[in-house]
Amino acid sequence: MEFVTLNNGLKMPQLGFGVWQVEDDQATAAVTAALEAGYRSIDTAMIYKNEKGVGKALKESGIPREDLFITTKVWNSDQGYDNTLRAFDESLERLGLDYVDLYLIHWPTPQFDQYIDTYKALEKLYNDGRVKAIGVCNFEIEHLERLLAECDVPPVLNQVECHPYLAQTELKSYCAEHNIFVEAWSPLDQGGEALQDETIKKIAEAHGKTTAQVILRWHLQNNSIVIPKSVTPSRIEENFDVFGFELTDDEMEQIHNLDRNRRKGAHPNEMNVR
Ligand SMILES: NC(=O)C1=CN([C@@H]2O[C@H](COP(=O)(O)OP(=O)(O)OC[C@H]3O[C@@H](n4cnc5c(N)ncnc54)[C@H](OP(=O)(O)O)[C@@H]3O)[C@@H](O)[C@H]2O)C=CC1
Ligand SMILES: O=C1CO[C@H](CO)[C@@H](O)[C@@H]1O
Repeated sequence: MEFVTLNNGLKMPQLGFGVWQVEDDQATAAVTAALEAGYRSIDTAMIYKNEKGVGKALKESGIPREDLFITTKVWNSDQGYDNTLRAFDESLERLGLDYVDLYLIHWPTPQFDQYIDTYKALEKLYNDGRVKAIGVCNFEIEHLERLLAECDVPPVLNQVECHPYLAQTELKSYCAEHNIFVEAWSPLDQGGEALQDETIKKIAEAHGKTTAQVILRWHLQNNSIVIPKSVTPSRIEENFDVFGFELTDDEMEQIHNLDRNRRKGAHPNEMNVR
């Protein structure tokens, strides 16, 4: 397991486990399998409706709380200062925890113009010691610029869609310059075409690895944090087994050249669902 050090000094596993589209009653088994495989970082959100199932697995695991790294997120309909504080309490209650390691704004939804107020609530939670770190998801450079200008605690990371077909080069450079990690969501292209890509297949064959493992390696070597999801125990293990090999600079470049700016999810400026 490898850790990164966030801009507030907190250590975070570079590889975590995502649980979007895992039903609450499936989440306990999936998270248990992930913890058994060695994952210690779990990425959930209020909108995934599985915080209870995740919390149950954490409790049943018996793993000391300080060895876990738990992320959850405030949903669009809960944005605003007071709403965020309430939503946080509700998430904590469902998770059965008394703090989370990382609390994130799920989308900027710039058309509602609430993300600064929402972030100020995150700063309060951080200053009160109820979260160990705060950050954002799906922020474009313009949203980050405003946040950095108007807020006091810089976000530790920006969780955005990123995979070989959406490399996010410009955003990654901006984040690196500002000491903000990029955390890749849908890192495996949601199990889609990137896993069948001929270039990636050739690289995988050369290393005796799967295409999923090669893609995860590409993220790690890009210095991104990565949170693949699976409910399949063999894949949960496969996705964790990515620390024993290294891609060459040429292989990294070949994968980088597959970028086609193709999103699976919404563009942040077009996400206006509440
Ligand atoms: N902040 C945000 O807005 C967002 C955050 N996220 C977070 O990012 C996490 C990961 O993204 P997600 O969208 O789930 O997509 P991923 O890129 O992690 O892909 C998940 C899909 O890939 C399949 N899969 C996983 N591992 C393998 C493998 N080794 N070989 C073949 N297929 C595989 C899974 O199938 P199966 O489960 O059947 O094994 C599943 O269908 C989410 O779970 C969530 O925590 C995601 C979207 C948006
Ligand atoms: O994390 C995510 C997955 O779930 C949401 C929808 O229900 C998405 O909007 C979001 O990006």
